[in-house]
Formats: sequence, C-alpha cells, structure tokens
Amino acid sequence: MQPSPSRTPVSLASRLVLDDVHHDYGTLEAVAGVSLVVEPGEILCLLGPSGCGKTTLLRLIAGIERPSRGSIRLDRTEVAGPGAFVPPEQRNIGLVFQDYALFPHLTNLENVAFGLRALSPKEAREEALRALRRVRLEHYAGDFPHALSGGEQQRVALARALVPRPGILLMDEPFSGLDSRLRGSVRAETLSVLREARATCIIVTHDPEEAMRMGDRIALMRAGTLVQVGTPEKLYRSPVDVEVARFFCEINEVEGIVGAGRIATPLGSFPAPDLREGSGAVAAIRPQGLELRAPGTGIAGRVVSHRFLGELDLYEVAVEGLDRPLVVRRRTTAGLSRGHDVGVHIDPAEVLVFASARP
Ligand SMILES: Nc1ncnc2c1ncn2[C@@H]1O[C@H](COP(=O)(O)OP(=O)(O)OP(=O)(O)O)[C@@H](O)[C@H]1O
Repeated sequence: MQPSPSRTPVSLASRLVLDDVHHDYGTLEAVAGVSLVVEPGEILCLLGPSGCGKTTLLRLIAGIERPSRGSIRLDRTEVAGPGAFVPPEQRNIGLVFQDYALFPHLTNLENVAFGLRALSPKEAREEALRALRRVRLEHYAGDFPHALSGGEQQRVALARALVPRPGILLMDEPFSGLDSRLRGSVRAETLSVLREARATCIIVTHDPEEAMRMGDRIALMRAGTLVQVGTPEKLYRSPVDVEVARFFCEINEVEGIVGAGRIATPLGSFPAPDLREGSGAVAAIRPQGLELRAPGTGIAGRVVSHRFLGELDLYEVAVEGLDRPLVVRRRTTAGLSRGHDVGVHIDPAEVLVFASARP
C-alpha cells in the first residue's frame, strides 16, 4: 500500500530570506542589519559569542519578536516586514530549545502527538509513533519524560518539533544541556534525522566545533551583525579577519609592518599583497603550522613548557623578538621537553595575514 502524502516523513523544506533585519531592545540594537538566505534543506549554524544577538535573530524568524526594520520571507510569504506580520503559530516553524520544554505530565508519545491536534487521535498516535521510531525511542512511548536521560529527552523534543513537518526547524543551543560525552552522539543522531527529514534548519550555537560538525554553512555573528557566512572550511581557511580566525582555532599572532607587499616579523616575512605599504599587520599562525626540528635549522627557539595531550602535544617555545612564546601543537616527540633548544619551521600554508586591529 502506498503511504498517503500526509504521512511521508519528508517536510516541504522552506527557503528563508532575511533582508536587512534590525531589532532594538530600547537603546540596544541587538540585531543590526542582517541579510541572509537559507536554502531549502540546508543546515545553517548561527555561531557567535554570548550576547551577539543569535537568540534574538532566531526569535525574529520564529515570530516571537517583530523586527524594527527589514523583512523576513518564508518561501513566497513575507512573514515580517513593513506591512506584514504572520504570528508564530501560522509560520509552520518547529522549535527546539536547550531545556527541551517537554510537558512533564504527558507521556513521550503524547508530547510528540501534541502538535498534531488537527489529525484524528488514531492518526496522530500513528504519526507520533513513527516520529519516535525515527529517533529510536518508540519503546519509551508510554513513559514520562523525566524517566529519560537528557539526550533521550532531546530526541523526543526533536521528534515533537519535526512531526508536524515544519518548513523550517529552529534549534537554540540544543545540545548545551548535555554532558560532553553524550553531546557527540546526540549531535550525530540529530544530524541524521535532519538529513532524513530534509528539513531546513538553523542551529544556534556558541561552540565552533559544533558548528563545523553540524552546519552545511556557518553564519558567524558579532555585535548584531553577520561577519562572515560560508562553509565550515571557508571560514576556517579564509577567515575575513583575525577575530574570525581566533574563533575557530588558538593562533599565534605576530605583529609586523608591510613593505614591498610582505609583512616583516621576527619570524621572517610573509606575503601581504592586499595591505597598504607601511601599515601595521598581523601574521596569524596556527599551532599545527609550526614544526620543531633540531637546533641550528629554521628559527632558533627554546621550549619553555610541554604538555602531553594524547595524539598531539602542546609546546610553548620562546623565540627572540617575540613578547610571548609560540604555541606549537605536534605529535609527541620523545625526549623533547622544557629547556631544550629547537629549530622552529613554519608551514606557509598555515599563515594568514590581516591588517592590524590596532590603530
Ligand atoms: N528581552 C530583552 N530585553 C532587553 N535586552 C535583551 C533582551 N533579550 C536580549 N537582550 C540583549 O540583547 C543582546 C543580544 O542577546 P541574545 O540573547 O540575542 O544574544 P545571544 O547571542 O543569543 O547570547 P547567548 O549566547 O548568551 O544566549 C544582549 O546584549 C542581551 O543582553
């Protein structure tokens, strides 16, 4: 028997368009002109430090807040704008919060069926069971949420959000309530459920690693604006400024002056083709872009600290001319420890050059 169209697990994924969206809380401009397109079926991670406006942007998309300027479109419908406002319950949006927000007095099945009141009780039950099966929790259907682990509760919340087949799913820090061991597996399962449902999804997080694991693209926010939007690889490899680079990886920052298209630093010179002659610049070198070899080769340095961290060790190496030691991450090298002289070698592919943030 063919399943009826209303029972397919596939949502009709929406396309979201934000055009110059602003939002003020009194005198504070929490969202200050955000333009963004999220394509159907895309998973976009909204990443940024605490207070940069991520949750506010999510609330604007959900319709919990109204923008003070700009417009929001879901497919062809303007849901917020100068002449339009569609209330949250009519936007066909699914929400998942950090604290799961499950109803404690309803069973897991009833929680999932809650959003299906338009269906007959029998149909709602079948749909909800199917959704629980998708997150592999059908055997807990008759139990109450408090009897589940945090990760399982989060999966029930995901099933509940997806079961009405929303055009877009908004998740606010969905894994931050889980302990670090559980987080990885719940993240992976969530990703596979989202892929299967082919849902358009925005996940708010302040964890760069999480954004890289989950997002087709990452939108990095700072002080109410989008600083850079792109694939995880793009943001990691070609950050627009040194702050973006810092967000994804601990880096060594070495100041220098631009001359003849290069920045001159105590570690040598590096290409700086787009920077103004005589201006201040910074070379950002990732810890894994530095190699330690025998003294007498490369740049002379001395190991000032060494920490064993498993696969990669962390070394701090003092080099003449630098105020702070270089941070180096290398495979464990037997016998290399504090006080040893080394030759530091730099992989040019791991060096990024930016205009100096200092005046
Ligand atoms: N209801 C409110 N009234 C007044 N100011 C608010 C309100 N909600 C948020 N803010 C302020 O707006 C700014 C953005 O807050 P928002 O919660 O959107 O940031 P966030 O990036 O989600 O932060 P976090 O990661 O800490 O949740 C912050 O300065 C915050 O203090």
